[in-house]
Amino acid sequence: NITKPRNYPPGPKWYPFLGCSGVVQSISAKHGSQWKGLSELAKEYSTQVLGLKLCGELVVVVYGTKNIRQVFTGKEFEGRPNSFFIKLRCLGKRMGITFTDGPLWREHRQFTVKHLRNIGFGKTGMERDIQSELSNILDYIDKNNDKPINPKNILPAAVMNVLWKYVAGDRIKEERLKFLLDLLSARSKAFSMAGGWLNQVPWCRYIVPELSGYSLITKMNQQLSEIIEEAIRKHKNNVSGQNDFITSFLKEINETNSSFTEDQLKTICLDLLIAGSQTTSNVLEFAFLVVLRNRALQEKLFDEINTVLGNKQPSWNDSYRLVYTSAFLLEVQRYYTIVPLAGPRRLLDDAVIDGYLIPKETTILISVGDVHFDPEIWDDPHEFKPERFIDERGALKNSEHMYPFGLGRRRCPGDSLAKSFIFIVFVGVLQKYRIEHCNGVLPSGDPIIGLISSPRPYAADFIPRS
Ligand code: HEM
Repeated sequence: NITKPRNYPPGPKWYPFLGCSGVVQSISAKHGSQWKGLSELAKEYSTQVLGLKLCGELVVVVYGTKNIRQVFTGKEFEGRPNSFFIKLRCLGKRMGITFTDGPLWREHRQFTVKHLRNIGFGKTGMERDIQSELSNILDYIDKNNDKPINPKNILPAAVMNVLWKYVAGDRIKEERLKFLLDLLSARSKAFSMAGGWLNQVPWCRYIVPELSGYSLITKMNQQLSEIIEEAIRKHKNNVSGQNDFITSFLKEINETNSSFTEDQLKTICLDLLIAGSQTTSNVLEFAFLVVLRNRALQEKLFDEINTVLGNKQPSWNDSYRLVYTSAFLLEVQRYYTIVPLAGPRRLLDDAVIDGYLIPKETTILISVGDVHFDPEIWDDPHEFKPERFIDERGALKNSEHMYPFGLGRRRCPGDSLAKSFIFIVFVGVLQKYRIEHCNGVLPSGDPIIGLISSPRPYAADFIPRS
């Protein structure tokens, strides 16, 4: 059907079968990412609500503070799509937290958040775990700083260690950890390449299973599952940690609550590992990249850290005293928005956005990235300026227009871990090392934007401060 629904938001013309997928694909390729491509289309149609049809699926992208707040907080926007792509993401079934909705999502999100908190998530215990990872990172740098270090070799593993501790209690073995990280990274690459195609033309997996990335993704899903299954098995045989999420969940299964199953447990564990690891480490990689590219900025941060903390190990409480450093980290999260297109959401009822009618079941994407660069909100949005987060009295000023973790009932449940981790590790490394570019080559500051935003791979020299 190529006729648009009545009063549907503006957007490109639709063609049989493809809708406007062709236009979206070519403009995304031209601008380097789907987020940028869609934002150019919205400009072309002078609209804050962009109406699309991608193959069979109605897709609407919302822009501007008013519209994104409406979608983030409205109950009718709380659904998640149920497409082929998403089923693949959930190991073939619709489970877990990230890609479910309705009563199952509500019950399990609540359970997860509550039990993570009970075992110390967001509390001082978590801070100690992060500080212990910081010590490991500093040890690694100390042993390896005779040559350039790629932050990718340290940061994702450190985040994963903390996440794994919450999920499974014990420390994950070195080779296991490396395998898990390689798998996650290869998997997200396969998704960026194949995800769009597989979703729009799911039957293509029968014709070109290798090319479409389908067989690669299913194989990796299998391997990921096995790692978690092994941890669950150990818990059942009582040879693993007792104060962790798997233990709480297994207890719930035994108390015969029907929606608590082992498959659901496995998927929630994957949700936490997938949603938490690359996002958090990418923010840190960007933060180190910015100071590597700007020596004066790095010295200013070091001066503050050195004056306020001296040699004391950082903790989250210090963020209130390290005003410039905290402002800097907020600016990193604005300037390099890790999730520039939040969602996807599935509309649970007909809705009106900015005067346009959006039919039930439409997929909605939320352009956080554009709000973070809106010239009506930010002075010189394309300049990197930590000062924008400091008020006239020199206090930290958090903007109501920052949405790095979303908003509303689907807001990121991992934000407290992410924020503490980013702060403690960034401050702890800068306190001890000067970060310099190596061989006279300044790495690029341009991000690669797939499903999430990442820096181009770089290595740096870490020179001890004392
Ligand atoms: C800097 C790091 C992070 C960023 C930028 C980030 C960003 C986000 C955003 C924007 C959403 C909302 C999506 C929406 O509105 O539809 C989200 C959801 C989610 N995040 Fe995070 N996140 C980060 C770290 C973490 C961590 C450390 C964890 C795990 C402990 C985590 C677990 C999740 C989960 C499970 C959801 C899905 C929630 C739901 O659908 O109800 N995230 N994240």
